[in-house]
Parts: sequence; structure tokens; C-alpha cells
Amino acid sequence: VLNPRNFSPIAVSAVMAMDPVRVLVTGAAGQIGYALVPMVARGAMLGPDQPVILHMLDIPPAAEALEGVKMELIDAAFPLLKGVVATTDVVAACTGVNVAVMVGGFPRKEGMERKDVMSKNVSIYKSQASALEKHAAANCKVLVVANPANTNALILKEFAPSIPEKNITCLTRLDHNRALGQISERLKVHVSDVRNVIIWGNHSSTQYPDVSHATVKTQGGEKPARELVANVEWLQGEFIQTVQQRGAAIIKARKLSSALSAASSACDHIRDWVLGTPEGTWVSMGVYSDGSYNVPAGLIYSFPVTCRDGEWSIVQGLTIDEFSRKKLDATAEELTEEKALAYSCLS
Ligand SMILES: NC(=O)c1ccc[n+]([C@@H]2O[C@H](COP(=O)([O-])OP(=O)(O)OC[C@H]3O[C@@H](n4cnc5c(N)ncnc54)[C@H](O)[C@@H]3O)[C@@H](O)[C@H]2O)c1
Ligand SMILES: O=C(O)C[C@H](O)C(=O)O
Repeated sequence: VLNPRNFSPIAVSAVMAMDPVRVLVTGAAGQIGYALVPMVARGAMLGPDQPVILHMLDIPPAAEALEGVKMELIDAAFPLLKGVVATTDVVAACTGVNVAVMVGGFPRKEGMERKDVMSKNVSIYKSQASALEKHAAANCKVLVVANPANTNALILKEFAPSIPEKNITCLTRLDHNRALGQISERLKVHVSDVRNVIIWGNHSSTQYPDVSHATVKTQGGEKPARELVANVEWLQGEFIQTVQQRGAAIIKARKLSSALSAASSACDHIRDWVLGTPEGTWVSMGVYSDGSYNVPAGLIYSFPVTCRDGEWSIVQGLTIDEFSRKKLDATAEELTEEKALAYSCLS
């Protein structure tokens, strides 16, 4: 995938003349898909100058709806959109894709725990892993959105051994953005002035939204968010629970899971991965653990990362206090259990 930030203005116009990037969205007839594909076609994912070809996959019962989404994409006359593949054939969907956003699956309904949806989803991810491995472009970047996102990504990684493990990630950027949003609401500051929150672990209610290193831009300079909030009880209680439970709160309110915020955060995730994170800013991504921060290796776990030249790196050297340590370990434990459960569903 091209990185327009590496080009001079003259070369950026050369990028326009280069090949479009092929972006796969699975579950494209669903509600996240419907919010996501226009964002991709408008350049919110890969930049305002990068042409794209959308590959949209869904299952046969959704084929007619998928065709309708394709009709709307044509009707919207997006200048960056150079083609649309709408299919129920996984091979056609995966062929030649540079970016794969895996949204397809069975969503959690009100009252369901995430574990309830696991068995329905891990078998989908096992079979789609093989299709991506065989047919996607070399170096395809994969983002798994469908829940259980971390464990689906892990299954995809395990059953697509020829895709580099660094290329398989899951979405915790929505949780990251939710944490930024809560701090901005509390302090009545603009959300873009808050940075460097961290989501550790699972995209579930055991995730640990951590503001220990977060800062807020003020007229007097950059200040620690903790100092400005000045309420440890709120930070260690209500704030964490609100972010952990936000997905459930949206389901309760909408009777559907979050869609526009999930789609927007998926664009943020890929954009920063491909184009790089701003200097001094990190974001949260679910990535394959290398044992950093004593998180067990071999899990897809959300860490603070910076991105450059299309590669993410885990931010190293952050101090972890005793409160945080317990939270990091609890969410790792849940992921270890999910991994075992996923394998038992597959066998
Ligand atoms: N990681 C996150 O932050 C996050 C946030 C919100 C939702 N989600 C998850 O994203 C997923 C999608 O949510 P949604 O609201 O769009 O659901 P949805 O039910 O509206 O859409 C899912 C789509 O996937 C399709 N699908 C089912 N099986 C498929 C398969 N094998 N291949 C391709 N497509 C398939 C369905 O037909 C449907 O069109 C859910 O698992 C949801 O829990 C994750
Ligand atoms: O929790 C869910 O299933 C919904 C989704 O993952 C979300 O965070 O909004």
C-alpha cells in the first residue's frame, strides 16, 4: 500500500496515476459495512488522493442487499472509487486485495455475552483465513472487526500461516476513541486535544482503558490528563466502566451494535497503520503479542503502538503501576481462556 506521506506534492499527483488500492470489506451488506464503504470510497481510510477498488463480500441471503449497496456506491459517484466487486464468492472477494477489513459475522444481540457469539464466528474466520492466504496480495494488511475481534484475528492468523503475523490486527481503536471522548466530555475540551490514552487487552468488558500516560493540550501547554481530571476515584471507576460497557450501552439504546463509530474507527486504524501516527502520538491496536509488558506471547492483545512506513511498533518503556498490572493481567487471562474456547469450538 502506498504511503502518500512519503511523497512530495509532485509525487503525490503521480500516486493518483498509480494503481488503486483494493480494499475488501466482508459483511458489507451489514450495518457497519453500510457505514464503512462510503467512508473508504471518500478517502477517509487511505487518504484523499488514493484511488480505491472496493471488494464487498457477504453471504447468499444478503446478496440482494449487497447488490443494493453496490448500486448506491455507483449512484454516489465517488471520484476515488475506481471499481466495485460485490460477491458472495470468497475467492473473488479476496483476490488481489491489499487491505482486508473483516466485518462479516454474527453480531451480538441484546442480552448476549460475547462468548455466545464465539462458536458462530471462529469457524468463519478459519475458512476466510485460507482464502486470504491463497488469494490476497502479498503483504495484505488485515483488520478484524467482527467479534470476538481479538480471538477471530488470532484464529485468522493461525490458519493463514503464510501471512506475516504483523499484518493481522484487530480493532480496539473504537475503545481508544471512546476513552478520548470520555476524557474530553469530562474536561470540556476538544477531543483532538486529548491524546495517548491506552486500551490494553481484549475488545470486551475486561479491556483496560488507561489514562496514566494521557495528556491534554491546554493554553498552558500539554498537561497530564490525570492531573486535570484530579479525581482518581472517577478515573479508576466510572471512567473505566463507561468505556468497557459502551458497546453494550449502544446496543441497549439502538437495539443494534455500534456502526458509524465502528466504521469510523476502522478507517482511523488503517489510516494510521498505512500513513503513520502523528509525531508524539500513539494509538491502540490489537496486535500479536511478543511478550511486551509481560503480556503472554501468542495472543492478539491491544497495546499502545506507533506506526511508520506501514509498520506498527509497540510503545516500550511505559511504567505500569500495581493497579494497571492487575488490569493488564485480567484481560490477558480472559484472552487465554477465549483462545482455548475458540479451539474447542473448532474441534
Ligand atoms: N471491534 C469492534 O470495535 C466492533 C464494534 C462494533 C461491532 N463489532 C462487530 O462487528 C460485526 C459486524 O457488526 P454489524 O453490526 O455490521 O453486523 P450485521 O449483522 O449488521 O452485519 C454482519 C454482516 O456479516 C454478514 N456475514 C455473516 N456471515 C458472513 C460470512 N461468513 N462472510 C461474509 N459475511 C458474512 C451478514 O450477512 C451481515 O450482512 C459483529 O461481529 C459486531 O459484534 C465490532
Ligand atoms: O460489544 C459488542 O458486541 C458491540 C461492539 O463490539 C462495540 O464495542 O460496540
